[in-house]
Amino acid sequence: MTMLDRIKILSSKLIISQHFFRRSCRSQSTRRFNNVKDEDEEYNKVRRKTENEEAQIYLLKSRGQHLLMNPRVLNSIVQKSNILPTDTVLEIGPGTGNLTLKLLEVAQKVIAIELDKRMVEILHKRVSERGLQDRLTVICQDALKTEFPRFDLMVANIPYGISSPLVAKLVYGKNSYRSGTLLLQKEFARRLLANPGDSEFNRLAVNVKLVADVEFVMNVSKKDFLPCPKVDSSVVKIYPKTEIPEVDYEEWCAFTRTCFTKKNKTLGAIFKQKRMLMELMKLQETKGDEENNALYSDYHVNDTEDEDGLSNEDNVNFSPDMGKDLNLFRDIINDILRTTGFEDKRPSKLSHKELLDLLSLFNRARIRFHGQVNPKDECDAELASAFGPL
Ligand SMILES: C[S@@+](CC[C@H](N)C(=O)[O-])C[C@H]1O[C@@H](n2cnc3c(N)ncnc32)[C@H](O)[C@@H]1O
Repeated sequence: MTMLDRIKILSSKLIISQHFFRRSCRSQSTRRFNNVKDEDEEYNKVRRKTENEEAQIYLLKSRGQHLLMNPRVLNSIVQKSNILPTDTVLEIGPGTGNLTLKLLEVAQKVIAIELDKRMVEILHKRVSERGLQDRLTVICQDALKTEFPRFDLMVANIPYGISSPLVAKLVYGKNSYRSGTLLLQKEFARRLLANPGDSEFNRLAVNVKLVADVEFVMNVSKKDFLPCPKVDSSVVKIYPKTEIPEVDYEEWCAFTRTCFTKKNKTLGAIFKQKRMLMELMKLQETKGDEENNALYSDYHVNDTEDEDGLSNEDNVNFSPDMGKDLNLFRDIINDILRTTGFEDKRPSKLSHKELLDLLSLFNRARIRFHGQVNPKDECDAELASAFGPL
């Protein structure tokens, strides 16, 4: 064995032992933080050092408090966000400020919305120590219940529990914005990135991509967070579309909710489900305008027709009169689907254009879709709630 070979073997042993040393350190710290049950009140106790102080705080799983620790990842997020020196950046959930401090290095102003007062205290302290306090505004509130201020970019490592409504609030909100760079749970990011025809194409993607483009930026390992979460993450970038179709967003979300209840079934089968048809029919009645009276007049149906055409998966009971109306309603919908070639198509394979065409065909037959918006929700959260659980 030559001297060179010996050196090679020795150095590879060194690398392996370093690797195991690091892994064992990591798994010790991970064990320290994962060794608790998932209950909200249980917490992980984290001692984290800032430059001048040792802050001791309890990180709450219920608030998604997983701090991003890896400076390389933090720098990449900032760099990929393409922040201009004149930009106001909106950060959701700044936590103790790991990302905020990096954002303040490049942006003119950072507005951070953080729910947890303890985090806000630490954040203020760290930012003041660097003399950057004049460029930071902190809003200590729930980001879903707060009206967003004007901003150019959103950059955030968000609590994963509010991903859906937050993305909805960004893309359907009143604010115009240049882009949103968000660190999300990897699974969620994949669903957001899915396209028609992909097995993962879903209501989240169809709703977001009506008004925005979504781009994959990078994956982030769970080991880069403290405490280490159970899932990996991905960064995505969201851009508002320059041309947005003219559609009532609330109706669009309600329509896609109906179509994507069983996204791999054909539309013919979806619009045969008795419960769904009944709810949709009731919705037309409660609208109670003259338009809806015309709904039935354009169509002639056989009153004696039975219910065989309906799939009664939910075992719904209804009176003979309701049954008659329901048959009529189903026939109108079936006619639309059959004559336009949509009957055998599956929602998960339809483009936005096709879905918009189908909605306008329904609307032309005076069939409208509307979400049930919780009146308790703030005005801004209406669209978020119209998205429903995604
Ligand atoms: C995943 S941590 C991110 C912390 C920090 N940005 C980082 O990268 O280290 C999420 C933060 O969002 C905060 N948070 C949770 N729910 C929130 C809400 N509804 N509105 C605003 N902030 C929230 C948590 O308190 C926590 O500080």
